[in-house]
Amino acid sequence: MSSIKVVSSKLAAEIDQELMGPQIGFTLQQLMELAGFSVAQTITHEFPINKANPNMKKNVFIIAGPGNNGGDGLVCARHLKLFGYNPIVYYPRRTEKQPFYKQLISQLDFFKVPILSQDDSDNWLDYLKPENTLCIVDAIFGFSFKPPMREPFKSIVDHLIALEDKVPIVAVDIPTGWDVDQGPISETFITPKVLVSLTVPKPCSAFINPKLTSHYVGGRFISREFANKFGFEPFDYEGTDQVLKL
Ligand SMILES: NC(=O)C1=CN([C@@H]2O[C@H](COP(=O)(O)OP(=O)(O)OC[C@H]3O[C@@H](n4cnc5c(N)ncnc54)[C@H](OP(=O)(O)O)[C@@H]3O)[C@@H](O)[C@H]2O)[C@@H](O)CC1
Ligand SMILES: [K+]
Repeated sequence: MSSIKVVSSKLAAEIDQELMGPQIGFTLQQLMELAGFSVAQTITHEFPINKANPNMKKNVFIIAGPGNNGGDGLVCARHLKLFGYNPIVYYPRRTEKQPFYKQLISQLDFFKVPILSQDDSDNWLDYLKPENTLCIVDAIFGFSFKPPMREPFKSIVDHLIALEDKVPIVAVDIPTGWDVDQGPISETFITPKVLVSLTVPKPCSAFINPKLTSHYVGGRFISREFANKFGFEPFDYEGTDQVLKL
């Protein structure tokens, strides 16, 4: 794992600031769209739809947290639907921080993607039966998580930990509960089967066990010059792919 380029959380924050700063001018929506698309594409690589098997499981259960990691999950759900999966979103704490989150929800409604809310806190697990679920997308917390984990997320993550051996979890950017620099140091954390690091892996990715977790990088939105300025080489994406398995 040591050969994989990583950047510290501080540098990652500087990269984001500059990408969305006045000179480059990306918007958060643009980056989130590419991030969510990358996660959906990773799922097509790891869990491809087998058209020859009409009985294959196609449910993907996406848990979206209150911040931008959750937003990546909402975008991912829309693309999964377009790719032929049956996404189901659990979004227990909706945010008003960014007006475009409402639009992401409207788009999911438009594509008839079911969205469970806080009102489903007693029955959400009914939609996450291992016999029907191909994988879970952990879009709960990313690089701004600060332990200890508060409710309702603590209980949700405890349930996911109990399911880890039965349904593979795909973690968006940072496995939920991990410290961005120090990895799984808190008492409640997910061990994913797949990690999709966005833009560039953060130091916590050095703590994944490659025998248990496949590691992808996605969020293909930087140039070689920009990567070099921050001390790393860009990733060698194939063709039009938005993700690269490391
Ligand atoms: N280039 C980019 O920037 C891009 C970044 N992207 C994505 O954004 C992610 C980072 O997003 P982010 O900064 O919004 O934070 P995130 O990790 O989702 O969580 C913040 C929320 O969690 C909450 N919360 C925190 N600790 C908690 C606790 N212990 N228990 C309970 N709640 C807790 C906190 O609540 P608060 O403390 O504010 O009340 C807040 O609501 C990043 O990993 C990547 O996936 C992409 O979209 C594309 C472009
Ligand atoms: K996550």
